[in-house]
Amino acid sequence: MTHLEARGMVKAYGRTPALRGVTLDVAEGEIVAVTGPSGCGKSTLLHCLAGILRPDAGQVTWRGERIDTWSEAARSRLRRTEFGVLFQFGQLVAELTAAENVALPLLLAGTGRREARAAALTWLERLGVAEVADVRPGEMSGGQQQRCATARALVTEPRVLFADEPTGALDTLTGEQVLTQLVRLARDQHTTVVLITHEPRIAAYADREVTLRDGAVDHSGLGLHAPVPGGPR
Ligand SMILES: Nc1ncnc2c1ncn2[C@@H]1O[C@H](COP(=O)(O)OP(=O)(O)OP(=O)(O)O)[C@@H](O)[C@H]1O
Repeated sequence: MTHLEARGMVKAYGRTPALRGVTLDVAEGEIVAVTGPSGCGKSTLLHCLAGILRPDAGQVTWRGERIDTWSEAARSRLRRTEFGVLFQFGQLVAELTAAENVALPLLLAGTGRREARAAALTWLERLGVAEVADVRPGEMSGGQQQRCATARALVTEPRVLFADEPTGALDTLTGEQVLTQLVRLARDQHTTVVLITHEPRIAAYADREVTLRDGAVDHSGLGLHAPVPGGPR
């Protein structure tokens, strides 16, 4: 069932066009990789789908409701509850420990301290970084930081996870390990994932690849990656 859809989405920054009419349907539980050359509009697409940016024209529908017309407050509430967002650099709060960082979205949503910490520890464990629970980001490796950021993005058990090059700052092996965990946990929870990546190998973890070119979906079928039988999926 389609639960997230964009219709004719157009977005420009001043005179620079970023999206020129993107139409995209994402089914519940689907893992979609968005690929394409630098500057083709991937981040803008993700930001519009996640309600961070509002498109200039077109519409974004979430479970049958138009969300692009919602107020900033309503869209940001959606991002605290049903949507999760993960960026290339995890953007952990430097002053907080891993467990405190992961607990933060729950505390903001009104969960009690004890319960939020317990959930944070469970998610750090699931991401294989329980040992850094009481460590601050400055004393963690890049991979540990990104695993914590992934735990923080998933701790609210979002319906959709938007990930913008989540492993782009990691070495290939670590990036692949983090991504394998992210995809496994998303599949376990039936979380939909929209994942931006430059790397064909990473796109291979997705159910489907959508390639953008010059702000539009490329239907030529010449994506970066063609599914390989027995590949990493
Ligand atoms: N805040 C901004 N102000 C002005 N122009 C912008 C802004 N953000 C993006 N752009 C422009 O919009 C276009 C699409 O950018 P976007 O970041 O969405 O592409 P991308 O495919 O994610 O790129 P990359 O792979 O390099 O991150 C580019 O031409 C970019 O220069």
